[in-house]
Amino acid sequence: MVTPKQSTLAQLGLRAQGGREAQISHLTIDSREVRDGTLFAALPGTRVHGGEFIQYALRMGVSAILTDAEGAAIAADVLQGSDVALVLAEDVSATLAQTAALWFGRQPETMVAVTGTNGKTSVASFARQIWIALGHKAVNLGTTGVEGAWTHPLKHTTPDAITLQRALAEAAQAGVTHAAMEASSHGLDQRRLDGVMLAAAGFTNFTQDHLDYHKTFEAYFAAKVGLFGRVLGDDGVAVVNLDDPKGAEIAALATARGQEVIGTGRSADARLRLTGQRFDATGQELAFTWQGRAHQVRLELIGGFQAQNVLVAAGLVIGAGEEPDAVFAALPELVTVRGRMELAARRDNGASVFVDYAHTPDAVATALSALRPHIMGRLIAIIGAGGDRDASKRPLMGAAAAEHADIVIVTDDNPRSEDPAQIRSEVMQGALNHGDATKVTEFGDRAEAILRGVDALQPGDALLVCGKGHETGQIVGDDVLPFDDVEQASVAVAALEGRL
Ligand SMILES: CC(=O)N[C@H]1[C@@H](OP(=O)(O)OP(=O)(O)OC[C@H]2O[C@@H](n3ccc(=O)[nH]c3=O)[C@H](O)[C@@H]2O)O[C@H](CO)[C@@H](O)[C@@H]1O[C@H](C)C(=O)N[C@@H](C)C(=O)N[C@H](CCC(=O)O)C(=O)O
Ligand SMILES: Nc1ncnc2c1ncn2[C@@H]1O[C@H](COP(=O)(O)OP(=O)(O)OP(=O)(O)O)[C@@H](O)[C@H]1O
Ligand SMILES: N[C@H](CCC[C@H](N)C(=O)O)C(=O)O
Ligand SMILES: [Mg+2]
Repeated sequence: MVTPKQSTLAQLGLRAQGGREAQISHLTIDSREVRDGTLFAALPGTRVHGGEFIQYALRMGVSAILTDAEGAAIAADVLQGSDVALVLAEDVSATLAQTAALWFGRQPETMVAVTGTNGKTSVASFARQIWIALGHKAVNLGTTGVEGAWTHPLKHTTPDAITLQRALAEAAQAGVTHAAMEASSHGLDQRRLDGVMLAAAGFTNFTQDHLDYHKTFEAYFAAKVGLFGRVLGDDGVAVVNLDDPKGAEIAALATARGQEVIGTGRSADARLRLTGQRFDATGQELAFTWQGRAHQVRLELIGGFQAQNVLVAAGLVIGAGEEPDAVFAALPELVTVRGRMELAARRDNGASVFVDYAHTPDAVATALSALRPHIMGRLIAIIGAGGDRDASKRPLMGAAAAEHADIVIVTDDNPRSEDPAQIRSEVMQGALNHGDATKVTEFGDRAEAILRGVDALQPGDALLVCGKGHETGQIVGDDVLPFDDVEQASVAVAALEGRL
C-alpha cells in the first residue's frame, strides 16, 4: 500500500479561487467517498455532470473541490454560501490526471502505452514478456488487470486517473521498473492516462467499435489520436502499424510533433518491416528487417495478426531504450495472452482446440481466417453472443462464422438477463441465412457444445471456441457460474480419449 499523506493544494500544483489553501489527505471523483480532507474532482460525465454532487460533498465536509466552469455554475447556489477551496480548470479531467500523478508521486521509470481497436492486451503483454526476458521487473496493465512482476485486479481496461496512478505507484513501490499499458478510447477521451510519463506509444489498428459512446468514427479516431497528439511528449517514440489504413495519418502527426517514428508492418516505409510469414500447426516463421538488416524468428503464436502485434511490441521496447538484437532474441519465448488464439487442448489424433475472445462480427471473421493457414483439415467454430449487449451483432456473428468455418455450433455465451434461446435463435438466423444450413447446429449448454465440437474433430481439423477467452465465469441472470473454455476443452478431450 502507498502510505497515506497530506499535501497542500499548492504542493499539488493547484490554485484555488481567492488563493484559499486546504490540507488534502484523500482524492476522489465520487461524492459518496468524500470525508474530511478530501479533494473532490467533479468531472463532466456521460449521464450527468459531477457538479450536481458538489452539494453532497459540501455536506460531507469536503476540503477542496476541483471542477470546471460548468460544474461551478451547476453548484453556484451552494458554493456561494461556502468557504470551501474551489479550483477551476479548463480541462478538469486532464488536471485531475496530473494532480493524481503528483499525489501518488511514483510510476515505473519506463512506461509505454498502446491504443487501437484490437490487439492492445496482446501488445501490452508481449512488451512485458520481452522486458522480463531482458531481466527487467515489468508489468502489463489493462483488460486482464496488472500482470507480470506484480499483479492487481482492475475493473477497466484503462482505469480512472486515481485508480491508475495508485496502481502505478504501488507497482513502482514493489520494485517494478517497466510497464506497458492499454490506452482505451474511453480512457483517452476522459484523459484517464494524461498524467502518465511515456517513453513510447503504439498504434495497432482502427475498425468499428464503441460507437455507442463516441457516436461517430471521426470522434472515435480523434480519441485514439490523443495518445500521440497529447499524452506522448515531443521526445517520445511513436510505434505505428503502417499496414492499417490510418497508420500513415498517425505517423504524419507524430512526425509533425517531432516524435521519432518506428513504422511496423509490410509497408515499404516500415523501419521494422515484415518481409515473410509461414504458418504451421503450432506457430509461424517470421522474416523481417530492422533498418534494412534481415532477421528471422520463430513464433509459437497462432494467427497472422499476432505478427503485427509482436512487431508493435518489439518497436515499443526498442523505442523505450532496449538493444534491438536483444529484443529480437527474446521473441521466440513469447506466449499468447490467455484466451487469445490459445491452444487449449489436443486430441490424440493431433487435432487441436483453440480458445479466442472474438466477440464481434469482425473478430469472429479475423480469428477464423487467421486460424485457417495453420490447419490442413476442417475448421469448426463454436459461437454465441452475450445478453444485454448490442443485439444487432448477433446475426452478423452467425454469418461470419458460417462464412469462415466448415462446421458451426451455436451455443450460449453470457445470457445475463436475457432468454438464452432467443439470443441463440438470432445468431442461428445469421448462420442459416449464410449458405449451407447443414453445417450449422445448436446446443444451448456450452459444455455440451464444446464436447460435440471436440468429438467431431478428425486428424488435421481444428476447433475454435469463440467469445469468452480468458473469462472464468458464465453470467446467467445475476449469477456467475464457474466456466472456463480452456478447462472445458481439456475436460472434453480427456473424456473422449477415455482418460477421465
Ligand atoms: C461510459 C463511461 O466511460 N463511463 C465512465 C464515466 O461514468 P459516467 O460518465 O457515466 O458518469 P456519470 O454517472 O455521468 O457521473 C459523472 C460524474 O459524477 C460522479 N458521481 C456520480 C454519482 C454520485 O452519486 N456521485 C458522483 O460524484 C461520477 O464519479 C462521475 O465522475 O466515468 C466514471 C468515473 O470515471 C467511470 O467509472 C465510468 O465508466 C463506466 C463504469 C464504464 O463502464 N466504462 C466503460 C465503457 C469503459 O470505460 N470502457 C473502456 C474500454 C473497454 C474496451 O476497450 O472494451 C475501459 O477503458 O475499460
Ligand atoms: N492486430 C490484430 N488485428 C485484428 N484482430 C486482432 C488483432 N489482435 C487481436 N485481435 C483479435 O481481437 C481479440 C482481442 O484481442 P486483444 O485482447 O489483444 O485486444 P484489445 O484491443 O485489448 O481488446 P479490448 O477492447 O477487449 O481491450 C483477439 O481475441 C483476436 O480475435
Ligand atoms: N467485456 C465485453 C466483452 C464480453 C464478451 C462476451 N463474452 C459477452 O459476454 O458478450 C463486454 O462486456 O461486452
Ligand atoms: Mg484489452
